[in-house]
Amino acid sequence: MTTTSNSDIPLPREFPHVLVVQASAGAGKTYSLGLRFLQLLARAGSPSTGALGSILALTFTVAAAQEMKSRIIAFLKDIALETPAGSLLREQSGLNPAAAAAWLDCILEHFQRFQVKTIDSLHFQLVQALGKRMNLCPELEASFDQSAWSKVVLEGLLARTDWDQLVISGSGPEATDSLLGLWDGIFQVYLHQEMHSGLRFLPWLEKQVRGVVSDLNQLLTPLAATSLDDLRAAQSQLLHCCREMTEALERAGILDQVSRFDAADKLGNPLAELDSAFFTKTSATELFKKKVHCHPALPECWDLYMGVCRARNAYLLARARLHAAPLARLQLVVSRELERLGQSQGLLMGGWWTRLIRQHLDREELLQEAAMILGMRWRHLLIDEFQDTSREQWEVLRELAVEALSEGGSLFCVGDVKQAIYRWRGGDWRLFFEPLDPRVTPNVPEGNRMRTVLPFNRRSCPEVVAWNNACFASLDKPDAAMLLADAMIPAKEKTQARSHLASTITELYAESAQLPWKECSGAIHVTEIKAEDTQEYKAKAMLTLIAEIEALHARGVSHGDMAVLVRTNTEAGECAQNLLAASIPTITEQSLVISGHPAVRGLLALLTWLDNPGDDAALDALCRNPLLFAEILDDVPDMCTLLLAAPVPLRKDDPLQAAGCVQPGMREEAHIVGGEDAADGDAPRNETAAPLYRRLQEAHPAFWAEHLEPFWKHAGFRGAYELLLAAVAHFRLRELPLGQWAWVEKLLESALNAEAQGYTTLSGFLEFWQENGSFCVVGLPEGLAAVRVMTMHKAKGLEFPQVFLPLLGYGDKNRPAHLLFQSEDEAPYLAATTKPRCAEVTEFMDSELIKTMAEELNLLYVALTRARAGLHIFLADTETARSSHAASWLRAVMPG
Ligand SMILES: Nc1ncnc2c1ncn2[C@@H]1O[C@H](COP(=O)(O)OP(=O)(O)OP(=O)(O)O)[C@@H](O)[C@H]1O
Repeated sequence: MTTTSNSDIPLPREFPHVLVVQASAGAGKTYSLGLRFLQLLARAGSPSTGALGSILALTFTVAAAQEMKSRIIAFLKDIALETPAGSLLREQSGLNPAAAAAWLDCILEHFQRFQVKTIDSLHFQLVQALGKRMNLCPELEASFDQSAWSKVVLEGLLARTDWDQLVISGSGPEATDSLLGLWDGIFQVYLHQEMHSGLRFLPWLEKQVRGVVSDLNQLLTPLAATSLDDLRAAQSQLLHCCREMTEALERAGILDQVSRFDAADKLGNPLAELDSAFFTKTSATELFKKKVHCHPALPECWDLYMGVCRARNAYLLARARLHAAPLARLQLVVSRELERLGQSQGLLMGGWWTRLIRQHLDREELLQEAAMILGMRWRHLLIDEFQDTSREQWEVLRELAVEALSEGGSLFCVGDVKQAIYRWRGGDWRLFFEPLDPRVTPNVPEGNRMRTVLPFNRRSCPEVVAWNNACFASLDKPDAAMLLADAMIPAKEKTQARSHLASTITELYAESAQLPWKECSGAIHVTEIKAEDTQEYKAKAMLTLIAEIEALHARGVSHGDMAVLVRTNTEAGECAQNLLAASIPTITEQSLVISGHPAVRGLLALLTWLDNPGDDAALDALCRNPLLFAEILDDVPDMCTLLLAAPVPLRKDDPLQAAGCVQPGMREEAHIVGGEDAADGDAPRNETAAPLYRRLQEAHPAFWAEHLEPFWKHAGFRGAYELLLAAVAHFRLRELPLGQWAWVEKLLESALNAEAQGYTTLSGFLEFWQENGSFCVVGLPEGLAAVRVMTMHKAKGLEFPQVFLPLLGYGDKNRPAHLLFQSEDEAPYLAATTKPRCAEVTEFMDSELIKTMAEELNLLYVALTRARAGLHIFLADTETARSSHAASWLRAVMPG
């Protein structure tokens, strides 16, 4: 393998070859992937669909794939139009303007051969091609919505449960084999785990299904079974060992010579004393009183003690496995259910396709067959964000890569192990250098396996680069890494976990120093905030954030050039609310969900009311909508007064009904006033009152006639799209500023989509919206001058002139309730993490802690490297801060 350091990516001349580009943030990895695509086009010579389709570029998210496609097209345009950026690209790629224009035509004409996609969509496509071989329904449908999946799976299982067998619950083998027995066991686990947090069984169960499903993606072999008999055997072994030791101590006359403990008591009833420190001694001198340290029976007694400890550990492990046994059964049942849904209905859960391919990978030439069915001959694989690829995904990609390399192709992977932050999705940074291993890519000559480091930071000003270098570049030294590990895992007893974390950090942060490329000026601002507790800190941090944003804006920095990065979506929502309350234009991920936009809310209220005129709440929301009635706010009837007014009885000769205005498909619902809760007298009043629209119509006929009647009259005849178009015209929504119009346009597009899918009536559309509305989002409008508030995860790959990090109080996450153990020589199994824990569970939890902390550090690195010019960091003063949190980790590494 050769290692080089390059400011630009050369195209190795010899094929086949493997090139791994590793570089720190902002070094131009994504840029180089686009450039590499162009270099391969240039090498192919004149444009052809075959050459275009032989390049497969893979990214991690849909947004990144779209961004990559546009970037490649923009590169080609730049070269074709001979712009200044184009002449550099021409030099770097070897494509001349005429060739670039010809490739552009080829791509636009044969867009389906332009293979830039997510790893998931590639795997889905492969499964589609192999569907018949895998016994899947021909029409496949994919969904990533994990909570929707857990509901579908649960509903299917609950519907098939034979509840009539309730009487046998918990008794006999039928009970354990049946679904009823499964629920019984699961409920026991629930009671055991959630005793203190109240009865919220269904949400808990859904969470378990999501948990077992994510475990399932890693598992190809079924989990090992465990039973009460295993626990009984472990229990009798423990009691036996305790008895043996008691007898030996009695024989030697030293039963009362164990320091600080009544040995007879501990050994007599070990099951009641499982968490006693008596079982955690590390030497005979620690276990026994000084005066018997030279007793001849001590070695034998110590051996017996060790036996007791081993038996206790085995008992604790058996118990942990038994506690998780119903979840293991759930896993099996869920996996069968997912298989059934794929075969009978073609429903595939996000990521499940990777497992399906892996299950069939041992079949000869499976992937070649899939590629042939798809009409593809991939020869060059380009993988972005390689550090976040999961081992399962890599197993499939590796097969494709080996095939491409054996045909004289290439494999090009770019990434940064310091930015590995998707472990929860299976991402495993340790496979980053695997493509360079001769065992993995055997058909590549040694000299053609290359690793390149990009030394320059092309994103940030020299001050930001220098500050991040000062924080992170020395972490490849064991001492500096250890200091940080001390801050990250302060618990005294976790010595081993701390030193493992330190060595992981040294591996991750090797070669992280960067050279500045840009000549601009930037600054780092660190603000200390004193507060008694976290609540006070948050309040003060928000005030400081507002003040700093306002000051920056006053100095001429656009709001659109500022980003606030936080750890969670909830924090993003809170931050955005505070900024909006201070009249700072702000945009969050959530504000891109169109159902939250005031104009969309108003239009949906209109449709809801038209569909069901008795829906007073919808009419109320419509008439109070500040955007729809922006110009006549003072003339809008006071809905409060109307709602509180005495009910007007519904007339039989309701003129609207008489005029035939209640159309088929519209639901006229009478209002029942009183009902069973009526206070007066014995019988409920059951008086029927007119709905709100009737009162509005009678009290404000002019408003009714102008703003509501035009829709009302046509509601029964028109679908949602037509009604929305009429409303857009009536309320002059086209006059909304460009940034705001995007939301309305998206709603119109949704209504058209719904009609195309057969939801042609108004009620049909509302039903469609109920299911899909929360996923309907607009893209970030270009040039919108608003502060972006987003999570650090979402900020990955992005850059902003000014970045604020106001809430660095987050720390280690909650412990999982169960763990999946996998090893080469044993069948995998689940174990609960409740205390007291056996050594296996403790070790596993420590290794998880190390991985979690390393990933949290990476997330902080991602956040600190997004700024082009200004980085604004808020830190709680040391006394108020929790012992281990992002701010304290930063303090351990930052300069000064
Ligand atoms: N060779 C280059 N010539 C000109 N500009 C470049 C070059 N490489 C990168 N850039 C610019 O530098 C910035 C950072 O590049 P890019 O996003 O590709 O970095 P990255 O390594 O993928 O960053 P991160 O790991 O943080 O996502 C972008 O604005 C990009 O356009």
